[in-house]
Amino acid sequence: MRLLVVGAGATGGYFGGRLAAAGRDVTFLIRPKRAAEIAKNGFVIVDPKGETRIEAKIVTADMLKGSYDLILMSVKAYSLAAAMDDIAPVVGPNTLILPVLNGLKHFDVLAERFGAERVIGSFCKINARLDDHGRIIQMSPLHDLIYGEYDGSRSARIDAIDAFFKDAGFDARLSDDIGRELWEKWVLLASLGAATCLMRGTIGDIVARPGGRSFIEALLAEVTAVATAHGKAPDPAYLEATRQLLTAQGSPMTASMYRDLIKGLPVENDEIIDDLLARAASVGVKTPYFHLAAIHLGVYAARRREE
Ligand SMILES: NC(=O)C1=CN([C@@H]2O[C@H](COP(=O)(O)OP(=O)(O)OC[C@H]3O[C@@H](n4cnc5c(N)ncnc54)[C@H](OP(=O)(O)O)[C@@H]3O)[C@@H](O)[C@H]2O)C=CC1
Ligand SMILES: CC(C)(CO)C(=O)C(=O)O
Repeated sequence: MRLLVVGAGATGGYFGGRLAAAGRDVTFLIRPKRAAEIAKNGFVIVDPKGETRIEAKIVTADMLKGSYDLILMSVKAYSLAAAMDDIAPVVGPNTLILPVLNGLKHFDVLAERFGAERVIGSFCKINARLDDHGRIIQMSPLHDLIYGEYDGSRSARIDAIDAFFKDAGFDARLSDDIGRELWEKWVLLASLGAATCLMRGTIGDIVARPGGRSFIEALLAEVTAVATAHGKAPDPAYLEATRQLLTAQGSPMTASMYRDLIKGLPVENDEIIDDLLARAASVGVKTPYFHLAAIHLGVYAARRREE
């Protein structure tokens, strides 16, 4: 299987880098600035145990040729339109696309452009970032990649993807209910993103304040109600584990959206929060705390664009 990873940032660089290190056929599509950074500093993953240098096959859009069996889409939502233009020439009749972006909106965007039949349900769980040298930093042991056919079937193509991802140095898992699991991930991410961005601190910072814990629990209740109204109620055990994760005393956990926010970078508020509000409104569920987060992040995004 030939894999094209679009973007060698925190997620694409991590999962694609591990696959390359495990001997899989991986090519990274990157842009000139990132190519220059990698040429200077190497392609490096730093995890809690140490540093791994990756021998990576790298191309820029003008060098793309042939077609790939699988494309791992790992750009931020606001880069998706341009990235789709870049990959279009190498999407062949049998190419599958597996995105790890947060939220759900990108599935419709990819399906509209390339056809729903080739977009695989998938998401990742990781706390990763690039440092000032462009090294990929895995900030916690979490490194999960989850994927599956929407109808839960064990097709030959999903088995081939599963075999390609398994035993490559991260936790790869085939889901038989990816639609529900995508909502579960959103339950976690939206609550974490709204809480840490609104309060500008870690989970530990928030729960240390009077009312902090109940604020997080209120967010969790709102997004759970939305998921449930869409027929994707989170599994009770998952929900309880998420509640514990998001209310753990002293936890340094933050959302990737918060890390972008405090650096003054663009944020995916449209996909992570605004889209949730739209889906809440469509089923008549009230989400006042998420509304607050939407205003807060909307003001940030608008000011950022103006400045
Ligand atoms: N970081 C994390 O811990 C997690 C992130 N996610 C989600 O994963 C998605 C990706 O996030 P993340 O990896 O953190 O983002 P990063 O910003 O770290 O990486 C995205 C990369 O995509 C590159 N890129 C953008 N457009 C193109 C293009 N047309 N061609 C080639 N490369 C391109 C960017 O390169 P350039 O330098 O050229 O701009 C950048 O290196 C997001 O939706 C995020 O919410 C999900 C779970 C955890
Ligand atoms: C919820 C979490 C931390 C797990 O991957 C995440 O997706 C993010 O920070 O963007």
